[in-house]
Amino acid sequence: MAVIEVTNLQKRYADHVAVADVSFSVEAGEIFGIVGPNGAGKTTTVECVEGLRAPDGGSVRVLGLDPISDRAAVRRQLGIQLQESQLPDRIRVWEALDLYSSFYPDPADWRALMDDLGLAAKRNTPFAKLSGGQKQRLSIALALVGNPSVAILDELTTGLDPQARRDTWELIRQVRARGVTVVLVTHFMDEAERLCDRLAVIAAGRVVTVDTPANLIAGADVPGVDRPTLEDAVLALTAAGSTR
Ligand SMILES: Nc1ncnc2c1ncn2[C@@H]1O[C@H](COP(=O)(O)OP(=O)(O)OP(=O)(O)O)[C@@H](O)[C@H]1O
Repeated sequence: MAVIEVTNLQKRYADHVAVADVSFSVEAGEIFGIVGPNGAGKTTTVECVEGLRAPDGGSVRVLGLDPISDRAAVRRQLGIQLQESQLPDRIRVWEALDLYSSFYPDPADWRALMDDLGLAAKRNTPFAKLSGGQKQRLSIALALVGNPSVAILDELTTGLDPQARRDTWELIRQVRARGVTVVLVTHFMDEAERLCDRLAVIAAGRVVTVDTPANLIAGADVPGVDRPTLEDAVLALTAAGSTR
């Protein structure tokens, strides 16, 4: 069953077309990645899925619902990691988790989540005093605290140290094992390859292709490269699909 269905999505900002024509569907229990160059329209696309932006054209369905007209119902089932955290400077780690969990009918145990994300020692630290990586971990915890059926994680491990990245991948695998569908926007090809079942490659507001990381690598046609990596494959696809 498709949990997310994006069909011919279009979105522009004033006269700039951010998303020209994006279609993909995400199946239940998948970890689905969205990759592509800066400015390709990835964040705008997921913001339309989240109901944070209204499409100019096309349609978006999340669990069969319209994220704009069925906003409240969609929000209850979605866990969203914001690209830049928008928490008040003085809110403490435990307070943020406690507050966010109160927004949901059936929240996760935020204390366990705090432990899983290595934030227990920082429980009383105000948001402004956290390091970049700790803020990032908190934003992941906040995305998961509502026990969502679908988690949308934009730049999941940006700013995390290597061990924290691997711990976060493991956490995401565990989240998926509980039946949560995960959408991941990432610039890290190692993350995309290790974590994602399928990837949508987006360039210049359009989907270039949707496939498994293994198929993208196998199908890569990169002159002069014998054993292309996923990065080679994606770069070749986005260079061809880009208007730059
Ligand atoms: N609020 C906005 N107002 C005007 N233009 C915007 C706005 N948000 C994004 N854009 C433009 O829309 C295009 C797509 O941006 P978007 O953030 O969706 O890309 P992205 O693929 O997520 O990029 P990145 O990898 O850099 O995060 C870019 O050209 C960007 O400058």
